[in-house]
Amino acid sequence: MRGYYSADQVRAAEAELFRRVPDGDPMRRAAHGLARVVAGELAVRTGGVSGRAVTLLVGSGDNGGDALFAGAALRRRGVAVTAVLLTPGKVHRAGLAALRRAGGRVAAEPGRYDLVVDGIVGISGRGPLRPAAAALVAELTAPVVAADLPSGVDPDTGAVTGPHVQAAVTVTFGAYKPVHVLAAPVCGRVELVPIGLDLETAPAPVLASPTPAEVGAAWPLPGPTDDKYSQGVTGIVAGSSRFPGAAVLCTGAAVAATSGLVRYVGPAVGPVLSHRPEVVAVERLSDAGRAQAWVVGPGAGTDAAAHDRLAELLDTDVPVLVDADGLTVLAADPDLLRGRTAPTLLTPHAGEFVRLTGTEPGADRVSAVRRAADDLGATVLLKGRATVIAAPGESPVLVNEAGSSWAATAGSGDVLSGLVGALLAAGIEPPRAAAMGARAHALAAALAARGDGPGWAPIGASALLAQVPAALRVLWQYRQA
Ligand SMILES: NC(=O)C1=CN([C@@H]2O[C@H](COP(=O)(O)OP(=O)(O)OC[C@H]3O[C@@H](n4cnc5c(N)ncnc54)[C@H](O)[C@@H]3O)[C@@H](O)[C@H]2O)[C@@H](O)CC1
Ligand SMILES: [K+]
Repeated sequence: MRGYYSADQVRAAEAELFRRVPDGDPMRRAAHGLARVVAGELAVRTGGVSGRAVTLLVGSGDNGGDALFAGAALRRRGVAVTAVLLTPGKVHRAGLAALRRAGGRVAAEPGRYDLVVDGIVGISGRGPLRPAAAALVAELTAPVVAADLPSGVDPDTGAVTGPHVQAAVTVTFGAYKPVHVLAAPVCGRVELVPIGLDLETAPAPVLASPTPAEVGAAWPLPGPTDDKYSQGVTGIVAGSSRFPGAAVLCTGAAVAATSGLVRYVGPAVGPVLSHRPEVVAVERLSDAGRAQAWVVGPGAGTDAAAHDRLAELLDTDVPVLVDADGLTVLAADPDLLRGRTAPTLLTPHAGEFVRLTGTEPGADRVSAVRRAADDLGATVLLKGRATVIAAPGESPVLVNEAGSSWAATAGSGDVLSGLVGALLAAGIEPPRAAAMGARAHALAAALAARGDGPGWAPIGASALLAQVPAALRVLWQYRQA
């Protein structure tokens, strides 16, 4: 797992570090790491380092100190460095002295530059950029390397509520923080510079992502003694005469995800079988046979019959994933979850989340999902560029950053629920199944958009589904690596 640590957790780990190492040592390491990344960016982007120009945007705290010490290190490599002090009366003194000693200059305007270092605020930053910084940032004409995090973005929630820095690269010090995954598109490439923090003995991170290698290693593959039943039977209740496509996509994903058997229940038997003849498809739940997990809801309608089917399945002792129309039914009758002891996984998008909980996910999506999971007594997966997954009372919350937005297309959620449903049927716990499914889904979307040639093109959910095997092969390669 890659862990993401809150600002408070990082401060606590820093306090412990200060007791072990000489004064100023952590900042020196941070600044040297930052200077190394900036020099690398200069080399890649301009073909050299010496003779190039960098502007530092310097705020009032230690984040400004990082930028100033990094500026001094860059001066020693022949870079022309200009510092713009946003609060000249309050600046990291030792950092400013070091920059001056190295021949850096202080100016009111950025001047000429090839690259910008954002040292406005770090983990103590709150809210958007203030007007003076916002005006400067709006006029920038070169890429920005952010120290620790892009200023103006909330460190713990990744919320962007106003003017902020858009970074090409973010150099984080000591640990990844929630901003780096929740606002990944604003951070650009993220590089971690170790500063000696002891995270092994620190409390669990607030957020975590399974790595591709972990997803690959945990993905269920048929073993020497397996048969179609032993790998888990996935049951799918989806589709309607109006929305047969949801049934086709959801069952298709379950078939692609694992080698177990897939059962389908609903009115779209014909379309399902014409796309996936291997599915055992029936119209009525009473004819369906047993499954080790059920997916209920994609395109399945919200009428009384849909309610009764959901009620019957939630009354069983197998894991149930409720999605789409199933969530609308559940929102209208939350008592359906009462008394249930088997695992339940709810997979809302933002609108369904509002229906279920009565509140918007808001700027702090992680806290919102954690609350929803506790209140509903179910694992909740909130869809988005960063998919957030919380199980009741469990830490850390899991997150999957898709790395692209190609999956933002109609029917893509039906594919996700089929994938995750098959993992539940294989016996994987809901939060991990959700995170694994989200990772494979995002990868399949990117592979579909990439195609065989150069460039990218928009995709539909069918194209995403078609790339699920390729995505699983990529994850399998990580498992071997
Ligand atoms: N403590 C240490 O030893 C280390 C600290 N490091 C750096 O120190 C940073 C934290 O430094 P600080 O705690 O001094 O604080 P910051 O530099 O993050 O912020 C400075 C101050 O800016 C003000 N501020 C808050 N929001 C603002 C906004 N929206 N616009 C303008 N000003 C705002 C606040 O008064 C805040 O205290 C880390 O992010 C990291 O960059 C690194 O050098 C690693 C080692
Ligand atoms: K910053």
